[in-house]
Amino acid sequence: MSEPPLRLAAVERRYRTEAGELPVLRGADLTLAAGEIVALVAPSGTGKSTLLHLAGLLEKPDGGEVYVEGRAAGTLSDDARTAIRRATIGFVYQFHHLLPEFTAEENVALPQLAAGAARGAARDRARGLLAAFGLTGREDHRPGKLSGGEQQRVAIARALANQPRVLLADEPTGNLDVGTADRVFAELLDQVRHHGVAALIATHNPELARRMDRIVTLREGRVVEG
Ligand SMILES: Nc1ncnc2c1ncn2[C@@H]1O[C@H](COP(=O)(O)OP(=O)(O)OP(=O)(O)O)[C@@H](O)[C@H]1O
Repeated sequence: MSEPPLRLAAVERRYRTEAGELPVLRGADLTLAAGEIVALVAPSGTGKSTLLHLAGLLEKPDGGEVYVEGRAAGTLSDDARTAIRRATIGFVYQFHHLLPEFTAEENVALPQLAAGAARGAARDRARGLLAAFGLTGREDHRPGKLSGGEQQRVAIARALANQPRVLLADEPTGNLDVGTADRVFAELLDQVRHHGVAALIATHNPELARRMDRIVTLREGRVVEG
């Protein structure tokens, strides 16, 4: 059997604060199967962002291991981790973090160029993804000329640009009004399913969570079924 795209095994993370050590994750286990979409729903401050950062190889755990397609991230050099992150993982944040001086199309093309794609291929894929999010005709707009919902659609298209195996999203529609959030979220799920990407999506919205394959939560630093 092939390895799951993402597996967290007994992951620990503590922060050093003035009041002493704050243990946030205390042996968190989580496996994402290929194409599986998992909602992470937990109260504020329980470690959702921390878990996503560790899963995305943006931070290193204090204990345990993160496996990406079966490779133990802790055994890799920083360069190898970065290469795996770029090739395998897409991120969407609550705020779009698009580059303001680049157009929508360029924002989606840039990660592909950074990963070695040819210019024409990167442009074609960017245009295709933007079209899938209803943004045909907006390709040459800079983020400042797009609505909040459109900006977030571009950010999701960018996260899918390198054909990741895993999408990690932290409140991806948390900054949008309810109606827009609903539409953008539905498009996100459609595209994630269409591309067969496994996803871990943190949300405070139980209704959005119910549209995913499985719900997990964090309890005392561990992942439990929600
Ligand atoms: N760099 C850091 N240094 C110290 N403490 C931190 C750091 N990052 C996070 N924390 C603390 O760790 C805990 C978990 O934070 P985290 O951001 O992962 O929670 P969260 O569940 O994503 O919260 P929210 O839903 O409010 O975004 C919080 O108590 C937070 O204050």
